Amino acid sequence: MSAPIGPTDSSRVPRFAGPATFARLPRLDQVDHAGIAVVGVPFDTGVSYRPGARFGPSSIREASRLLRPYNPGLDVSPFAEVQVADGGDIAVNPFSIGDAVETIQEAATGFARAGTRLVTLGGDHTIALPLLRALHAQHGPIAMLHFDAHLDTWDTYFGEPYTHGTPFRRAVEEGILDTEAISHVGTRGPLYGKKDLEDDRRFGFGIVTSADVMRKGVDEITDALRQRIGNRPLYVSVDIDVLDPAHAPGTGTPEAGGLTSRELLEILRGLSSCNLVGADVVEVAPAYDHAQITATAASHVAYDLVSVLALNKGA
Ligand SMILES: N=C(N)NCCCC(=O)O
Ligand SMILES: [Zn+2]
Ligand SMILES: [Zn+2]
Repeated sequence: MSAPIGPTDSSRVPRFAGPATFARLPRLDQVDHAGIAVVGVPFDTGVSYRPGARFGPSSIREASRLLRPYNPGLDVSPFAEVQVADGGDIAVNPFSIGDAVETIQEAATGFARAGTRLVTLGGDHTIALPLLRALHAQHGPIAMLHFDAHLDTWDTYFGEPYTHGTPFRRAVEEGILDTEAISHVGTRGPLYGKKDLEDDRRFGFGIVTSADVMRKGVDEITDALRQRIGNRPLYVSVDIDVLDPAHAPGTGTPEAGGLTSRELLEILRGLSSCNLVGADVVEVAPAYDHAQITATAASHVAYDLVSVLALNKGA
């Protein structure tokens, strides 16, 4: 098999020239087959507060122009290991959440059947449910690490079951997740009541709060998470609001007291031996961003997730 087509060489074509694909990678239609695709889902009809995550994918792609091909944090050149391509955006209906959820599931199922693993750029957190459904059909129950200020295991908003605050309650109800190995990381902030935590525990989630990360440190936290996951198929969902608003102001439901981007990236790198089967980076809303702070963080998160997938060729 021929070597993967890599990103446009920034020493020949300035990185600020031309249309933005993720990390200046080829588009999916420019390669025979991609083992990994970065795909956008410009959908934000599921939000409960500030809208704008529909512009997340394009803002992350813009910020990703500066990424370079070698990842020293993981000692890997991800784009040389596997063909990685930008799969463009899934064209979702902004006026119907149900229709959008179906479209996302169909598109993700198509990628799974083609043997292409996804790092999905949201979009609001609603999109995690159809992405998980598609992976469940392929792998059975999935272990999950959910990086987020919020639990996202609430029941409904205004009677609506598919929203950005409810995807993981639906996923547990549908039997999609391996409830022996699911955990929130970076949780913090006010809740509606103590019952939120009781419900969440009943569903099987472990919680590593943002204060836990500060007190115990990244290595101890990551060891414990790795042990819980073992070699189960793992999905990683990163809501960018897991970061402190100082590190990610451009998001719809910011909460004070979050992780630093350094902590988040180090925890993700600590998952390099795990059997990662898919990941998302959601809730980037560039209208509230400044100087691409959030989009830059999200582009690095996506890059490290692609790197972990590239290291785990055994999928
Ligand atoms: N998934 C995110 N970002 N936020 C959920 C917030 C739900 C609420 O309005 O209480
Ligand atoms: Zn959140
Ligand atoms: Zn969320």
